[in-house]
Amino acid sequence: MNKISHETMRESSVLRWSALILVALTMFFAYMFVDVLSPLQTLLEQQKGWTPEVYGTFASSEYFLNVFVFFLFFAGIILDKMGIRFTGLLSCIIMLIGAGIKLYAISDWFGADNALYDLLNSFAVSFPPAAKLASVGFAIFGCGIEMAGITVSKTIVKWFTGKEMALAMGLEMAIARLGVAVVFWISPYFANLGTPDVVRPVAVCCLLLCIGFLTFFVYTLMDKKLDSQDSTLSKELDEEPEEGFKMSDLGKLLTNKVYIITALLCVLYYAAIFPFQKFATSMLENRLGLSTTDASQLFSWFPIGAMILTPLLGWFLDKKGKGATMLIFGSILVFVCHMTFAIYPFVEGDSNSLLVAYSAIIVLGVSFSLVPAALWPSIPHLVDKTYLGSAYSIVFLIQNFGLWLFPIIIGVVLDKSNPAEVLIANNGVYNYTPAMLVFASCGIFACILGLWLKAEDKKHGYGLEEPNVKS
Ligand SMILES: C[C@H](N)C(=O)N[C@@H](CCCCN)C(=O)O
Repeated sequence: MNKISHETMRESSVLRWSALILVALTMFFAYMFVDVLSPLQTLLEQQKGWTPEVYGTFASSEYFLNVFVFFLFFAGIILDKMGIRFTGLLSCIIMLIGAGIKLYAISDWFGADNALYDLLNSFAVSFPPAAKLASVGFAIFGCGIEMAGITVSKTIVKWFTGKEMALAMGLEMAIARLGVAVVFWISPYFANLGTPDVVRPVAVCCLLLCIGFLTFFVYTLMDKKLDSQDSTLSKELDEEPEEGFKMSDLGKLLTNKVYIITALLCVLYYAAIFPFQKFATSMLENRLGLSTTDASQLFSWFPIGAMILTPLLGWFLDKKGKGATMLIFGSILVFVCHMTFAIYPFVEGDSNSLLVAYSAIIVLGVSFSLVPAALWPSIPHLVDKTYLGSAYSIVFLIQNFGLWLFPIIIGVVLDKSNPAEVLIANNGVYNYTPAMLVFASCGIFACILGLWLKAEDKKHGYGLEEPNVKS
């Protein structure tokens, strides 16, 4: 009788973790690109005339096609039908196209006497043509990065199920957070290398995206080998091939109460994070009277904190569980941070004020470790793995709606709460309190959903509070 070998590449920890590092690097460079302009809001306003409202609309454009053209919905189906290699490479190409358009839009090559410029200048004139085209590019890029995000999640489940899955997801997110921290340092640096210019950092991040494409390409070679090992093993064990995704699975997802609660928690929680990230540098400049570089560096402790803690909390979840509890605590902490920035009487140049600001940013970093470390590994507990890609994509879709809406809301709140005459009276310093109260309210609602999720888990035993690693 033939001896059946149960060993595949995923049983080798070196290969498993190498696969993770390769896909995580793709996300590292992608996350750098997402936030390359975030520390430069003030420079964009001074150089390009992008008001907070224009900037907010531009920031939200990243999610526009995902939400309104349902791109993420199709991305999930493509992922479940076409697999990880095809979807991952496609997502990288889409990111590169979108990034290229955004770079062109803000460059000097795109200016008056260009037919496209004139066309974009012929309507909604308060929204500069460069911002319009940059938004188009960012929206295309957004399709790519979100598609890459669900692909990477499915990749991790593929290699780490029954192993260190939460740790792996935590590490992947930690590497992405490092990308954000790095860009909050290098973006103002490149922008101020010589005459201040927003184009330089964007060009650098476009080049880095190409490296991300290459690392994913190398990963596809490993993925192909693993698939062939898996199919040989299934034949040897005489297993039925897995059924693929069916349209009826969507109905199952959308009527799965606990999955929907998780998706709503996700949208509210992330609405208080990523949109805040777009305004944080400017908020710190205005609330504490800091320079762009100092504000940006202060804020970078948020992704750094999240980067350190997310893998540790992922490890904790693998070993001890308590996922639903982590979601609740994370939501409370996001509320605490945003309330601090909303109501604390910060004084320019005061060391106590700086201490409070640093503490609030660290608290936000802790929160942003607790929730992502627990949220993403909880999805495989709630749905069947044949439509896991779609399950991730629908959560992303709902979340993207919030990520699209909130920068616009915050931009409008900022403009309305700072009318021109008040702004002049305040020497151009923006009042951020109403905007921060909007962010804080998201934390409260997310916390309520976390409590509901925990109660449902207790009633039906989804295993959200259980460890992932089965000993
Ligand atoms: C914005 C994006 N849709 C998102 O939710 N990103 C998550 C990570 C999702 C899991 C990736 N494997 C984040 O916390 O950055």
